[in-house]
Amino acid sequence: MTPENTTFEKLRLGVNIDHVATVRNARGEHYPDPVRAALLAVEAGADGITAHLREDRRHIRDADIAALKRDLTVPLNFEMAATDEMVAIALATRPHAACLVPEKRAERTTEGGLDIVGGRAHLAPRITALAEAGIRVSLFVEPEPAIMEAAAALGAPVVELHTGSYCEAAVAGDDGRIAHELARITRAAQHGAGLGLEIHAGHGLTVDSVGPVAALPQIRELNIGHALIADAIFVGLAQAVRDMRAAMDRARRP
Ligand SMILES: CC(=O)[C@@H](O)[C@H](O)COP(=O)(O)O
Ligand SMILES: NCC(=O)COP(=O)(O)O
Repeated sequence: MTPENTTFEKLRLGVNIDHVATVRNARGEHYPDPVRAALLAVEAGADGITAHLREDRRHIRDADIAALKRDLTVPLNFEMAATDEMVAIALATRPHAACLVPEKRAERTTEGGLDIVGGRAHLAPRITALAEAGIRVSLFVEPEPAIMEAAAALGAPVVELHTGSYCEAAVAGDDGRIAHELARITRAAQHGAGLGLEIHAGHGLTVDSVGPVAALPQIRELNIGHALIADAIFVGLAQAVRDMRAAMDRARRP
């Protein structure tokens, strides 16, 4: 497909506010408030808010999810492990979307995508329960065509491609690995979109690395958190969101 006949639909920015809660929890205080940060991010141009309620509650807590659901006027993307506890919270909260992610208690951050082939029997009933409640389900996965096939077979309408390996290569300045990882993301996005999946992406993206991913026309939403909260220390959260939005829009221009 040439740039002339490629459709560049609006690329949504979901701002992940987990690490506002990380700072709050570091002192056991009630500030900074993740909901206040979410509302500020929306004012600055976020199309949605993402929050990951980890099983160990290391950052976002149950009360944050309830408050976000109460106060937000944009979609809430609830990141969760595929456990009965988290499904029950999602069913009680009814966020716009639930993104199923793999979770290991000892990991520093989400290390890889869901094992949707080996985990099919575990995932299928949970996807069904969420979908029947009207919650749009996405699966956080490695960018591989075979995984797109498995996601489509599971009936999930959305996948979020894990961009962590690409971002690690970008930080290392390793051009060969950057090209390899971008090619993986591109192939997966094309294949997944061809199967009718809505394609999202995220993890580790920064204002410097977001461009080549934002440029992929199949990608409809990026979820970005850590780098935005880090940039906010220097330029403020509203400016960090505006800078990210601008970097995405520049890359999206055909
Ligand atoms: C699923 C994903 O990539 C991120 O939302 C990440 O898992 C957030 O979790 P941490 O903020 O704990 O790294
Ligand atoms: N799903 C990815 C996400 O929400 C944000 O990840 P990160 O930018 O905090 O690494």
